[in-house]
Amino acid sequence: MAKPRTLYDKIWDDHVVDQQDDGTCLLYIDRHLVHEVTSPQAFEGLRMTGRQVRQPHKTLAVVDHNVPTSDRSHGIEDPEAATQVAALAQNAKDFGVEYYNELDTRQGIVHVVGPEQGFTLPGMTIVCGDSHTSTHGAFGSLAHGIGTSEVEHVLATQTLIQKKARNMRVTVDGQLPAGVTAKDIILAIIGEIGTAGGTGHVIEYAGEAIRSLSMEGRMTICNMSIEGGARAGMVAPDEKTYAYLKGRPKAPQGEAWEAAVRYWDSLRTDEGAFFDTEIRLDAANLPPIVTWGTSPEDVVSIAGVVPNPDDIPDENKRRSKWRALEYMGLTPGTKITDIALDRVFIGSCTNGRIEDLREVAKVVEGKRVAESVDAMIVPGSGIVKMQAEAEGLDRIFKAAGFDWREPGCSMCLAMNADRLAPHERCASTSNRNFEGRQGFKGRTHLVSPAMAAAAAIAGRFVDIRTFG
Ligand SMILES: CC(C)[C@H](C(=O)O)[C@@H](O)C(=O)O
Ligand code: SF4
Repeated sequence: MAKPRTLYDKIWDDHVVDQQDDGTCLLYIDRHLVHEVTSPQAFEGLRMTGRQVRQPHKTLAVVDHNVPTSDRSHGIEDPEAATQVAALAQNAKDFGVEYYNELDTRQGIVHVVGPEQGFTLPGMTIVCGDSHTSTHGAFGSLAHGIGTSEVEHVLATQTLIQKKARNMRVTVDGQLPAGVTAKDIILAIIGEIGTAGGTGHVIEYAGEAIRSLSMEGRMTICNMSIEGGARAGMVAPDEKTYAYLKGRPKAPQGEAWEAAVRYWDSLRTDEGAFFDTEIRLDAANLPPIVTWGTSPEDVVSIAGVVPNPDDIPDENKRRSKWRALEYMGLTPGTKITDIALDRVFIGSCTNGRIEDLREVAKVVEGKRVAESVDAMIVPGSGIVKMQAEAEGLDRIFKAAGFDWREPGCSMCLAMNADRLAPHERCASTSNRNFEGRQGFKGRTHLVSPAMAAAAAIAGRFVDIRTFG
């Protein structure tokens, strides 16, 4: 009998082109996503060596990081952003790569666009010069970020040099309580394993709570695998995956679809397959979570208080957590629900999809954003924006006092004009709360879309389980 294999083992085995004695492999890459920040030198490298893009139709380029989220119909004002956007447009043209510019309805955050177009499919190897490429693993693909020199390598050869990672399984049993979401699951996992917990591993998420999630929820989980240190995250494909993909512009059709589904159905971890590391969590015990520090592992329940670093035995860690509190302007013992906010950001490749916006609309309908809060909603793509507007969500947001913007990364990383002023405190649905991430000296608290929405209304954190 063949050795039982994990989902990761199977996709890996199906893509190995060559294996050296030391385990170094050449891996075939099915899909390559490209954005404006990490691609210019890669294309320049091709130009200098007189090379072509080997498989242009397996490459898709889109601008997302530094485009403004205000009206773009009259061009991009910021000279640096304008230069980078123009460079991607030119590179895509010169190398024959499909490109969604800032005015294209299909434009958006690269990790929202791939699945939306059916460019992301189960069983594929997917790369992008961006750490949150792990998002695409929600479809049962092996998807991870690469560096700019690797971007050049993939453009030129459609392959990547890789060593196999270890297998890790995170099983989330049970059912989520009302008000608790995929975002809370992944924050809880990172809180549990720490930001280095997944180092050297590819994580497969399994269990009843994961199966119950929509594709959007699974993407939120896989997206933040990188914050847990893992190389990639994945969820085995199932009927929900197929239902999401069927009929998407780039998904296979007719007989090709049937054949694809037959293959995708084989992409399950075999009974008895070996995992180097296993973690188990019970969804029923999870509260809505808020981060209090400058690392995604600094998590606490909405019902809790800011922790006291003096309780940490390790001196280095103790010091770093004190520094985080100082940066965040917080005092141990403060109730999380007593923390007031200046800004709310709803968007990003973690939580900028249609389902996230529907959740927000449910919470804010008929209410008003607190006087003291400046709140913005940035759809993950033009398609998300269009759908939200077709459903009338934008009217609910605007009536409540939210700023409704054009798609892009926006204040997730503040590469455009959307940023926090020093010391401004923000509830954010994004994935990183590092120092300065949303603007110099800005203070970021990571939360779910529902929690961010409720915080916008209340002007401080509130427990979504009792908010109404
Ligand atoms: C700009 C890009 C390289 C970066 C990444 O790789 O993740 C960005 O998307 C981020 O989220 O910090
Ligand atoms: S939305 Fe944020 S995390 Fe996602 S790709 Fe853009 S900058 Fe990176």
